[in-house]
Amino acid sequence: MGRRGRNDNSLFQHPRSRDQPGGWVEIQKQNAAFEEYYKAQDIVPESEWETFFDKCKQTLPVTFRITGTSHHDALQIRDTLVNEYVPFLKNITWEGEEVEPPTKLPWYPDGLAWQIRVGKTVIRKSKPFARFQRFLVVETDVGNISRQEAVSMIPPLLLDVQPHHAVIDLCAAPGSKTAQLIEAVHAVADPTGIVVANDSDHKRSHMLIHQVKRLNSPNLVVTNHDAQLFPRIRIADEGESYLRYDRVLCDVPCSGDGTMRKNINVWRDWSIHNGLSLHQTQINILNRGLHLLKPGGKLVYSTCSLNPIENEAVVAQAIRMWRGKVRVVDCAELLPGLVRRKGMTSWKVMGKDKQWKDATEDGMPASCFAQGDEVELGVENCMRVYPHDQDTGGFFITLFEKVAEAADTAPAGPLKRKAKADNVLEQNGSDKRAKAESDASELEPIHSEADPQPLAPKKKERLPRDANEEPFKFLSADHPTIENCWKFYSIADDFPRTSLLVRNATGEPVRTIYYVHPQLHPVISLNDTKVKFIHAGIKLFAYQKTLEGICPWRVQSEGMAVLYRHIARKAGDAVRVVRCGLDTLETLCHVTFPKFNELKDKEFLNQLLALTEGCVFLEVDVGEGDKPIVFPMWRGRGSVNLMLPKQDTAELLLRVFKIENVPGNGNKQEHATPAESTDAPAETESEAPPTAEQTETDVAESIETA
Ligand SMILES: C[S@@+](CC[C@H](N)C(=O)[O-])C[C@H]1O[C@@H](n2cnc3c(N)ncnc32)[C@H](O)[C@@H]1O
Repeated sequence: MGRRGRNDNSLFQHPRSRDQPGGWVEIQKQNAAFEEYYKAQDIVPESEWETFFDKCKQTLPVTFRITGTSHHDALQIRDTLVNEYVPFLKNITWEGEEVEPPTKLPWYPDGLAWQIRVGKTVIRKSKPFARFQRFLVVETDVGNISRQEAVSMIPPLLLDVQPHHAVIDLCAAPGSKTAQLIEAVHAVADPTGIVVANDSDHKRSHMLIHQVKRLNSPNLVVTNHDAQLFPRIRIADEGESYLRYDRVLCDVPCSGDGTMRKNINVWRDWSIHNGLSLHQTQINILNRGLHLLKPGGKLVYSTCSLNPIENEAVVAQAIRMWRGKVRVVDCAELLPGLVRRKGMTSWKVMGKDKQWKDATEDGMPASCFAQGDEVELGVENCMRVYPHDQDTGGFFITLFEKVAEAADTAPAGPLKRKAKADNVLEQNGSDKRAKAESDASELEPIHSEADPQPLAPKKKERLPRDANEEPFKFLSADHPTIENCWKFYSIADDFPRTSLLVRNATGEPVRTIYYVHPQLHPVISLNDTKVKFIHAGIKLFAYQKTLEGICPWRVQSEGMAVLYRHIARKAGDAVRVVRCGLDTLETLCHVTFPKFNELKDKEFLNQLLALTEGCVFLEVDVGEGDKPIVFPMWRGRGSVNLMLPKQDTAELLLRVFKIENVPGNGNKQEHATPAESTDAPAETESEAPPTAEQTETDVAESIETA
């Protein structure tokens, strides 16, 4: 019996949460067509078939990553896990059986990815596991831990993203790999790199935004295009200067049959049609990615499918199209500890009529077939990851390097309208959904006659901008509102004030002021009529009417780190920074709006009294040699309030003060909620909540597009 579309998520659920009723369906873990197809493909030696196939039917272990744009913080969470939880999870037996403690994924850098194989009953009934579950839930709630399939963590690692890189993730939703790319760019403070995350599905793009928002990256922009036609992005006012990327991720839509261990629907729904119908879209997306890539840049093509038609056949076709200009990198030395197989250099092709085909038969595109040049093309350097090798899902990854610029393939080069292809495979559902606002003729490169041509995705009508998507408008650096905020918060002149923007047609600050990294300024301002941007920037300030007369622009927690870096600390300035120790922080976590006369730390009180009402930056000393932790705080008329979401407060209490409470329920004594208090601004965000509910990252890598 399996529950449709749900996985065993018990380790990450609040202990009291209940499953929604309904939805039970019986799905048998067998599919004769799947078995026949993959046996005939020899994807594993005959002697391994039983082991492979048995593993495919077993439930996948839970895996998670310690996340965040601060590597330092991630290492601290890892150390908490390693020192305060894992030792208590060893040598536990349950009903006579030894329970396996969590283990590190050996190939993931810095011990930041983990795997757990443990049943629900143990978690509920064994105290150390119940305590461990609370830790996971609390850290997941604040985004410090993310559940993600082990194999899905591989592509971003192979890209080796650096903080100065321009990166594009062409099929990004719901964003588990985008999160890794953003984290890599933020390996240093204030990096100059940017991440463009794109998905053709509008709803899923909003899931992506929700998922990566917690990383608070001003270097991220989210777009909503068909990746096959991803538009060129102009980056200079004059001339033909377009953005080229150091790193490209093509984690393409696929049949997803490698996810059969968590998506049991694969067993019911698998058909040869799924992979065949995506083959051409996959070639087109990879081809577009290679166009967007800088010479010397790297691209990963990946799928969660085992099917050579979606994998090696696509890769081989791309190398033929780009012969001499791209190569497949041998990754044997990368990610030591990861068991992987070589790419296949021969395979069979089955038609939709379930008959094996031969290359001479009409109706099947030549690119589906192995053509005898696969070894020469380096297809063996592709990587296959199989479920029985290290207890994972199935996955396929190829790392490309662009070794030379093709004068005739540069996105900025001369363009011509392509001849109509006559043997177009039926395009998949996601393609039907795609919004191809961009001018396709602009995107198609001139190929030499000898180059095989990619089949053209059909040009669609230009769609009107989605009415719900407000435009991004930059504010002038000397706008009176900006002047006012800068003075009130003592922000230094080195802050890039030209990178502040609003999201409304008037271009006036009404509700929220956002900040994007200056590198994104031309990306947004020069392309807003051609590129459909749906997210950019982090919130710095939100307007609050009740604060007129003070400074009505409240600092937002996602903008804290950026603003804090630029606070002017000139002697004599009424800098809005106060400092306290861990004791006071603990009080502020427990009590909402403690009155001034309730504060024990008189030095802290004096600092508050020296300031006017409004937002302040609270620096907390955590120990000698360590940088203080900084929080936004409200200095009211007679009280203070730590402006933290309740999940963050619960996390602080658990991790820093070792106080275990019911996770997610908040821990503060409710003297008054911020909204009720007459002394402070409402805590509610001025922006609408995310339009799409958060979903698990692993669901997204499913066969949704099949
Ligand atoms: C395998 S999922 C990507 C998973 C994602 N990289 C992650 O790690 O969370 C494939 C994504 O491609 C999107 N997609 C499908 N067709 C597309 C197209 N033509 N252009 C861009 N995105 C597309 C789907 O909406 C889906 O979100």
